[in-house]
Amino acid sequence: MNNIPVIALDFAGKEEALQLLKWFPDEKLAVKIGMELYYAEGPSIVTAIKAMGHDVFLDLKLHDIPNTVKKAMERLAGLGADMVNVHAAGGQAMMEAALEGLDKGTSLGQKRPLCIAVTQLTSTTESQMQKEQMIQGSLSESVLHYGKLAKTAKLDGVVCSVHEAYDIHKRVGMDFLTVTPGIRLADDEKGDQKRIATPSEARKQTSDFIVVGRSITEAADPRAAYHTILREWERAL
Ligand SMILES: O=C(O)c1cc(=O)[nH]c(=O)n1[C@@H]1O[C@H](COP(=O)(O)O)[C@@H](O)[C@H]1O
Repeated sequence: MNNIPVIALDFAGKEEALQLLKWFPDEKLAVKIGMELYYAEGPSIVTAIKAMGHDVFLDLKLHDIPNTVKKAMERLAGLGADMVNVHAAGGQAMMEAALEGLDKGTSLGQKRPLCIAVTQLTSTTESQMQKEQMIQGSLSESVLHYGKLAKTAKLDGVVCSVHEAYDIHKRVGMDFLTVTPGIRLADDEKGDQKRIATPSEARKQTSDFIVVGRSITEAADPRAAYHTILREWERAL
């Protein structure tokens, strides 16, 4: 995966996803296939987009008992995705089982997909977390705790907001990946996201990958929006 904006293909079907990709006839992209598109189209959507030459982050956020996650990852490993994810709240044993499944399902000569853990969703606020999840500390402490747990389980990184990325790198490891959604340009609608940041802030906070959905997919000119974000990212340092 390259650390260019990962485009979240949050679409109802293959047709719509391909329409979006038509804006980028000569560019190799990193795209995210999430629940909506995967549930509509099944595994073939991953192989189809990989065959077009793009990198794929398969975002299904697995969260179940270790045995179920292990078996599911064994199936997903063969699809050729470059990155997959789980919820850290599933626990250390579940994350270890995810890796075990991925190792088992990755054929000889193929690269195991990177496996990262969602910490606290970027749509969650600190007060919501404290009230609804009954976590007493701060949101950044919870994200750091999940980051350390994911590191202990030998995962490759976490999904967090830009606001926690630097702390994770400093305290868990500079080579531990931080994948940050909740990216908005200054004038963009926030929508359901709560912990947002601009591409430039993301770069300054040492985020490894930014994930961008609606700011690109709902733009009148998605290619122009993509390049505005890429430019802001590149000029941030
Ligand atoms: O795992 C994710 O990708 C994810 C985790 C998270 O905490 N927040 C989050 O927004 N995402 C995903 O990132 C994308 C963000 O989309 P936009 O808000 O449209 O940019 C969506 O596809 C979400 O499913």
